[in-house]
Amino acid sequence: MTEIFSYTACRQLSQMFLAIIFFHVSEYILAIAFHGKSNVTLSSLLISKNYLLAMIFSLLEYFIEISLFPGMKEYWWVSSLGLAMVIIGELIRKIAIITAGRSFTHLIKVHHEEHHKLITHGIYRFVRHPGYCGFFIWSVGTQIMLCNPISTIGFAFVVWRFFAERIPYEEYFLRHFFGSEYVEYARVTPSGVPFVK
Ligand SMILES: C[S@@+](CC[C@H](N)C(=O)[O-])C[C@H]1O[C@@H](n2cnc3c(N)ncnc32)[C@H](O)[C@@H]1O
Repeated sequence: MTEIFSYTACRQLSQMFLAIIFFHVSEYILAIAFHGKSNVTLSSLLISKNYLLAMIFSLLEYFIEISLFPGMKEYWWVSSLGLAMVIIGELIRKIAIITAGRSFTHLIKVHHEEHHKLITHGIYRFVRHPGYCGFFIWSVGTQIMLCNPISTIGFAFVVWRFFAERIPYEEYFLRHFFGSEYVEYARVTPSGVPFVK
C-alpha cells in the first residue's frame, strides 16, 4: 500500500495530471483564440462522461497494480516511451489546431460557412487528420506512461474505433463543401490514424 506514496507513483501520477491539465486547458485557450470567447463553451474542454470514466478506470488500474505488483511500474523505458508519446501527440495536435485556425472546430461542421477554408498545407500536407492522429498518440501514451497494460489496449481500441467512425462522417461533409478538391486531397494523403483509409 505504501507504494502509492513512492517516488515512482508520485512521478508517474504527476506527469499524468500535468499532461491532462495541459491538454484540456490549451484546447480551451486555443478555441477562444480562434473562435472568440462568445462562441466557445465549456464543451471545448473536451471532457465527456465516457472520457471521465475511462480516466477513472485507468487510475483504478494504476492503483491496484502498484499496490499488488509494484515491479510492473518500474519499467522506466516503457514509462519514458509513454511520456515521449504524450509530448509528440500533444505537439502534433496543437500544430494541427494552429495550422487549421478557424477551420478547426471541436464540433464537426455540417453546414458550410464562408470562413471555412480547405486546409491542405503545413502538417495537413502529410496527413488529413493530424488532430486525431495527435490525440490517438497522446491518449495511448498516457497509459503507456503509467505502465497500464489493460488501459493501453482499451484506450487504443476505443479511441481508434471512435475515429474510425468519425472520419468517414466528417469527410462526407468535407466532400460536400469542397467537392473534387477534397476528393483529390484525400486520394493522395493518408488519414493519419492507423488502418483508417
Ligand atoms: C475536430 S476538427 C478535426 C480536424 C481534422 N480532422 C484533424 O484531425 O486535424 C473537425 C472540423 O475540422 C474540419 N476539417 C477537417 N479537415 C479539414 C481540412 N483539411 N480543411 C478544413 N477543415 C477541415 C471539419 O469540417 C470539422 O468541422
